[in-house]
Amino acid sequence: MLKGLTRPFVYTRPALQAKGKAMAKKKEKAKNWAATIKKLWEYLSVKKGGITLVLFLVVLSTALSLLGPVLIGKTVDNYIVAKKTDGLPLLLAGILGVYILYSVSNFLQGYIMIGIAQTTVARLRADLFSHLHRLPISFFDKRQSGELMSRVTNDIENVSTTLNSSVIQIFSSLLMLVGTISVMVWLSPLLTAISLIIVPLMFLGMKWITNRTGVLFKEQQRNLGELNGFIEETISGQRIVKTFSQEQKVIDEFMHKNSRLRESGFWAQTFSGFIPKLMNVLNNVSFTIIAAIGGIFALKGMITIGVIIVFAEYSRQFTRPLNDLANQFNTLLSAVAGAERVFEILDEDAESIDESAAIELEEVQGEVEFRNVSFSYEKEGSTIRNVSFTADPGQMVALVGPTGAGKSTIINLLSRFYDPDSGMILIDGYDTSTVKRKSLRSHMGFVLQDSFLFEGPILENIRYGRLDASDEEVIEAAKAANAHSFIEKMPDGYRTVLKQDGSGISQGQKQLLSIARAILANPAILILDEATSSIDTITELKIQEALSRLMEGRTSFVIAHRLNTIRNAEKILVLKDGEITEQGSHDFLLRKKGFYYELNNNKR
Ligand SMILES: Nc1ncnc2c1ncn2[C@@H]1O[C@H](COP(=O)(O)OP(=O)(O)OP(=O)(O)O)[C@@H](O)[C@H]1O
Repeated sequence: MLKGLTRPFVYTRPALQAKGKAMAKKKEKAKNWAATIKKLWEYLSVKKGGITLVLFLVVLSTALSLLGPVLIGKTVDNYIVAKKTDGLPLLLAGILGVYILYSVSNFLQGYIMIGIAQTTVARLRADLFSHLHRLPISFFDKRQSGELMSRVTNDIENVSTTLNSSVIQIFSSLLMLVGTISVMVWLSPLLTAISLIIVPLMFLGMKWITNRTGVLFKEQQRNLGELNGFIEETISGQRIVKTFSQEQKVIDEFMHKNSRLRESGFWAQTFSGFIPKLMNVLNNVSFTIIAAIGGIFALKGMITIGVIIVFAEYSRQFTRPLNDLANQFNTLLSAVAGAERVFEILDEDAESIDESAAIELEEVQGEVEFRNVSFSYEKEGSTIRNVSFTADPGQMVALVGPTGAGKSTIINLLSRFYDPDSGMILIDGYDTSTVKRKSLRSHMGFVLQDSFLFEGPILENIRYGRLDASDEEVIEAAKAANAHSFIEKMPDGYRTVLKQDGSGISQGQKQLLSIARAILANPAILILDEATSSIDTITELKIQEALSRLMEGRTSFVIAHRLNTIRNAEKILVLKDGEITEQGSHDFLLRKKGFYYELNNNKR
């Protein structure tokens, strides 16, 4: 079957497994932090003004939240302890103002940052999507579609979440930490040292918990990935499940995976739930120490009551950024890893740009020549060797040979999905390497086994062949393709909306629609990948008739799986291990009693 020409985003079994694995690997670390962050910054830097404003607001709100407790301390020392009320209302109004300004600046920084994050992520997503469509077929041949899907969705989502909130939180937590400690040291270095005794305890406790939760979360993630992959696989493989009456087995397997996920989820969530509780306990311990030792210091006249209040307030503020930093750091790690995977695709070379001197092919007669063409997918070895043949305009050329002989490869080269390592491919005498790819492909039509039908009306599915075709032209094409009668019988005729994958219609009907599409496109050169799946005789006759009509006057390359359908081919190219071993008409090759004769005897 023609590889590389089929849909890139089909969920196949291995693709789904890869998707599951990709999901499970979400917490992977980035290989090159600095380079990835630099690239992310290039995206963000478009919004430099907004980012500067956000940074200013973060600094402002941090300063305000440090100022609040200091003002409360002053109120206690200067007014409550001193039993004075002069100027107290003004100070209280000031404290209120500080907290209001703090809230406004907090809200604004979140609001602006979300705007920046969403615009940046939308640009990244758009760049990734359009770049994917500029990548050569070789890129898709080497990768699982599930894994690529995961990059466009999961990884981008990770980056989005982090930019939305984590970046601000990390920055503000760091500022908060430095700010709190500085003010504490300024007020009382001794009490600061005592207050910080609790920090190593916090670190040890957190480390103990995160070590365990890290493992548990990984397991939960892996189990979730496996379960998701399994669900998608069994839903898309419903037909197979039912055909082999495997419903119960599938349900049992699901139950098993589901209970594994429940178990790992339970322990991961329980352990991670310990973090805030531990913090709370340590906070209260810290509060008590400050109150007790602070009280002793105050009695000795070393500090004021106001300072104790500031310290008590700070001790609450102090653990929050520590906690936030630990949490956000994990998110940041996974987002940078996600961004790295996105940039890996963006760094892939797009399908090489046509030389500026490349020409447009206006009219094509359909003469095709392969002149000593050799090619290999990998650096070593050779997939096809020294292939030479000619096809005259309007001729039907059949490619036959055992699986892996190189039939699809010849088509891949003809349509310039790959370029030959040596030799030359000519169309109407023009070396195809000097022709613009788009122009070249516009003269080619494909009718493949796995014809791609998208979710939408039949009319538009056929019009995909030539977007400017009128409704009448589409109907004419459908008639020529023997598709009209079945379309008319559909509930809404040409307006019937096909389900994704064309799952509501038969294999044969799909073929007829793709023939209609090719007729509408009216290419000079046709590529037909003959269907191997069994289709009922009446539909097969309809297909054969439609194909003969389609091939009339066009140079056609037919990848033949059943030799009886290519008896009429003007030229049969017999491929074996990447070489053309024989070529000629059916009768000529039979008389020759060579490899084709053997194939014919075996396959009939
Ligand atoms: N994208 C690819 N990357 C690496 N090797 C490939 C790729 N596509 C095909 N091959 C290899 O190249 C050889 C020729 O493959 P090709 O698909 O052209 O054979 P084929 O004659 O069309 O086979 P089939 O009838 O099974 O479709 C095979 O050995 C195959 O494994």
